[in-house]
Amino acid sequence: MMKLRARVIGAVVLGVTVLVTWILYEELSSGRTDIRHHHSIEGSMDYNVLYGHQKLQHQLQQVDLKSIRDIRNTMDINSNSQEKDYVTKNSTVLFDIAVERLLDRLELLTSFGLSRDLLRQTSMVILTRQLGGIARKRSRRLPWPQNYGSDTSWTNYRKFHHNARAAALYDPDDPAIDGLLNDMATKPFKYLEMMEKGTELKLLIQYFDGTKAVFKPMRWPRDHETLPNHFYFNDYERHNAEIAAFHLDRIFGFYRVPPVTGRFVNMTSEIFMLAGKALKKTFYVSPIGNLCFFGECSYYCDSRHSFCGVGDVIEGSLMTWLPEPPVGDRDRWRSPYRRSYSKFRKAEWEVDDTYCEGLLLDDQLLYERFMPDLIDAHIFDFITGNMDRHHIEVFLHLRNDSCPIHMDNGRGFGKTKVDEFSILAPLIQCCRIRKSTFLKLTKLYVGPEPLSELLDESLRNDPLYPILTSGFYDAVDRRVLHVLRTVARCLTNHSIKDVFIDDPF
Ligand SMILES: Nc1ncnc2c1ncn2[C@@H]1O[C@H](COP(=O)(O)OP(=O)(O)OP(=O)(O)O)[C@@H](O)[C@H]1O
Ligand SMILES: [Mn+2]
Repeated sequence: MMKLRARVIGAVVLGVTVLVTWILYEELSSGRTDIRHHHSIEGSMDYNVLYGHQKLQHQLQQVDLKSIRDIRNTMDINSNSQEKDYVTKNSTVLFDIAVERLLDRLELLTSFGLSRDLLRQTSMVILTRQLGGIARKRSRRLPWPQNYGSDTSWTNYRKFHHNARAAALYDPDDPAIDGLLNDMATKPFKYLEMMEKGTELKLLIQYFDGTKAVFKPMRWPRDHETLPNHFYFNDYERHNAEIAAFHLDRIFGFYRVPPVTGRFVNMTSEIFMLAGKALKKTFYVSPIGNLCFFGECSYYCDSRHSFCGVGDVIEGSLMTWLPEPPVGDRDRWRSPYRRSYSKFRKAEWEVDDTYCEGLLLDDQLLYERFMPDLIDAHIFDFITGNMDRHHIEVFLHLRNDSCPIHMDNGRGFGKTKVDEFSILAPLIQCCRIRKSTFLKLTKLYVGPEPLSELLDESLRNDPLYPILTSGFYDAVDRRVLHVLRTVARCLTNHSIKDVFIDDPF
């Protein structure tokens, strides 16, 4: 009897939830609150409108957080998940009416080839091997000299370089990649030097077998969130963001982030002893007895920007070094969606909603995969929360076929509660998305495992696990849904043919 009553109450709650969601959705999709307007609105500096925009952000969050949660749990489909670990227990499966309608529509269109049932039954691993797999395997390698033949005695590092291809930095099933992660995490360092490039302290590490990696030491504890009044360009990098970004990229089947592992490093024996004179001089003991250093460079190297260990152990991320020039030469494109890097100036895309239309017409600027890659990059950055993608780097010798290489991910995972919609500007304004990317997002949406669970499973392999605080698990699932909602919104005034890019990747 009690059970029956609980069920009836459950059903009523579910009904009301769906109704409220639907009403809110109708509200939101009635042009007035179209998110596409918000860039020009912000540019006009009209505080009433600005306030309206904040309200919209707020409403969007409300819809996702309250009314659409957990439909599947309510329906008892996930009942065996209780036995699993903490993420599963805390994670919520999100559900959204606008997205459901879009998927209904696409499922009816047989030529699109979408089936939610099939997606559910296919694991993300299988799906990502299928989508774009042939194009990745067929794409070119770097122009290695003839005598640089592959050899089983090679180091994992050398294999990684040799096997890198235009359409993917590595093959997810290449055992050399896990080997390389393990090498970087465990083998002794031989040399190290300060890296000159960039605005954050980084060390270039060399191992005895010739492997090289970029070490970014930990600056913040995991639960330090970006300060709300800080501009994105004042934010510091996070070593754990570099690690999480590598795993996220691999789960998505992009393979555009060079392999990254975490490592506990002994500051005395593994950094100080190997450091040059100038770097050695910057080591000191803090008032609470921890060993610290601030590096040797012109403008950010002082004791206010120190890196301190716990005792003399510091955590950090190690990212595999890419092939050297001339074979590994890279081109650096200025991103058309780069930010202004000024408190006082807006970028063009922030004030002009038709910005993308101009871009798409400009065939001088673009080669075929440029826009789909840029939009993928921004979807990826939206999920991590990284606002700092100012350049797109590609291999010079693989130009026009080369995927972008996503090296600088340290400014992601700074805020658990804020979803930064401006990162999605290329998708919002261009209303285009690679079909494979859309299918992968849809897979994460229909489950059974949400992205948070796959991410947690993958991060468990890192020596520094836990890498992310639990707030980010909710955030990544919520952001997957936001991307799909944005696509659904695109479909209200663009055709299916225009929105989905059906390329081989
Ligand atoms: N793994 C790597 N292999 C080869 N080159 C690298 C690697 N990591 C970084 N670099 C080079 O160093 C540059 C700076 O690196 P990164 O962007 O991570 O540092 P940063 O201090 O955050 O820089 P910025 O302030 O410009 O964002 C990169 O653009 C790239 O050219
Ligand atoms: Mn950076």
